[in-house]
Formats: sequence, structure tokens, C-alpha cells
Amino acid sequence: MITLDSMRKAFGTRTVLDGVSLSLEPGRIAALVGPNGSGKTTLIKCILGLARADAGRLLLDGTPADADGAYRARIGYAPQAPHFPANLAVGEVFAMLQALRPTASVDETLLDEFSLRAEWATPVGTLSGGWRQKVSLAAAWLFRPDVLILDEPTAGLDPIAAGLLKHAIRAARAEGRTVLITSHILSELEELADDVAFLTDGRLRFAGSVQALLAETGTRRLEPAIAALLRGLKVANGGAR
Ligand SMILES: Nc1ncnc2c1ncn2[C@@H]1O[C@H](COP(=O)(O)OP(=O)(O)OP(=O)(O)O)[C@@H](O)[C@H]1O
Repeated sequence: MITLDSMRKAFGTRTVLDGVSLSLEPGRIAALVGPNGSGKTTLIKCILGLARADAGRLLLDGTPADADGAYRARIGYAPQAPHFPANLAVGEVFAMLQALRPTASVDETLLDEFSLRAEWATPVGTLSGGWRQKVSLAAAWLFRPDVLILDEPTAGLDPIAAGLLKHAIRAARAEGRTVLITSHILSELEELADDVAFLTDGRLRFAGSVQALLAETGTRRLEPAIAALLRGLKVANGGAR
């Protein structure tokens, strides 16, 4: 289990995460949702140690994350805009990743599902956006991590690849792994997510199961449920936002 305890992060005078406490549980898929700029990517970067929180703690299975970042080996991350060295061929990217962790066992499920060997000799820099995304996802899966963090994972994927990915995400859940997904496509999250964390302005406005969110908002779908939460915030702020 990953726990964020009162996580706070500012860039200059702008507070981007404002005391976020959240638990991500094994065997469940959590959706991280919120408007543009609400802090989702920053929250993910704080989990990954790519951004340093100003305050708060990150716990793994109840133990504070080690300062040397060794815990990160347990996390597979597919970023929103993957960057690989443009001149490396697809096969070289995976060879490089495996050279970094020579003793780790390898899960080639997504390599096979996405037929990435067909592009093995293609420089990553010449791949289309969707193929780069496939490389990024297969890399996130490669070492069978306990935790998968997927930032807009279906962006740019064709419907067949998106279907294969959803199948792999459900399989990861069935194996008891922890999955966190951000997406603006709520219908897609609805298909997958067990839990929802909703951020606006760096503050967590809801964290709980999808069923609890639907019950709380009196809705049957995720989209009107999130709209209802936003309306509630506007009313609470006197219509200021
Ligand atoms: N390195 C940085 N320096 C300064 N400000 C930053 C930095 N990274 C993010 N921000 C600001 O932090 C806020 C939250 O950004 P973040 O990328 O976490 O939002 P998001 O919820 O992921 O947005 P989106 O849905 O558009 O991807 C934004 O106002 C952004 O401009």
C-alpha cells in the first residue's frame, strides 16, 4: 500500500499540493482526477521522487519511503509525455532497461501484446506518438512492479491498443498489484476504477470508492458525479470559481 500523509508542495508562491493524504491499496485501481493544473502530475512526481515534497510523508506498506529512492524499483511509471533518447532503437531501449536491472525477472506481456518487436530496429525519435506510448507502457510493465502509475495512459493509443492495455491493467489488479491512473476520459476510468481521488487546486476533495462517490452525489455515472462535486465546490466558494 502507498500512503501519502499530508503532502504539501509549492512552486514559488503557488501551492500545488495542499496537505494531500491518500492511500492506494493493493488489488485496486485508483483514478486520480481533477481539472487541468489541479496537481495530479505533481502528486505522481512526489510519489516517484521526481519532485520533492515540501512537507508530508510517503509510506510504503506503512514504512517511510527510503531516502535513497530504492523503493522506486517497486513502481512502474508511464508518464504523460514519454521521452526516450531519440536515436535509440526500440530494442536498444529495452536492452538498456534490462542492463540497469540485470537480475530482475522480465514481464514481456505488453511487448508481445503491442507487437513491439515489429519496430525493434526503429529509432524511438521516428515513432508516432501512439507507438512511443506503447514503448513507455511496455517499459512500465517490464519488471512486474507492485505498483503501476499511469499518467493519461490511453492518450494517442488506437482502440485496439487501448483495449489490450485495459486488459493488462485488469490483470495487474487481479494479481494484487496497485494501479493509479490519471485520465480526463471519465468514461474510460469508469470502466476500470475501483476508487477515485478528486483534486482541485491541490486539495483532495474526495477520496473513496466509485460506489461511495456515486452514492454521495446521487448519480449513476462518474461524469455527473464529478460535475456534482465541482458544483458543490462552486456553491461553497460563493460562485467565485
Ligand atoms: N516545475 C514546475 N514549476 C512551476 N510550476 C509548476 C511546475 N510543475 C507544475 N507546476 C504548476 O503546478 C500546477 C499543477 O500542475 P500539474 O502538472 O501537477 O497539474 P495536472 O493536474 O497534472 O494538470 P493536467 O491535467 O493539465 O495535466 C500548475 O499550475 C503548473 O503550472
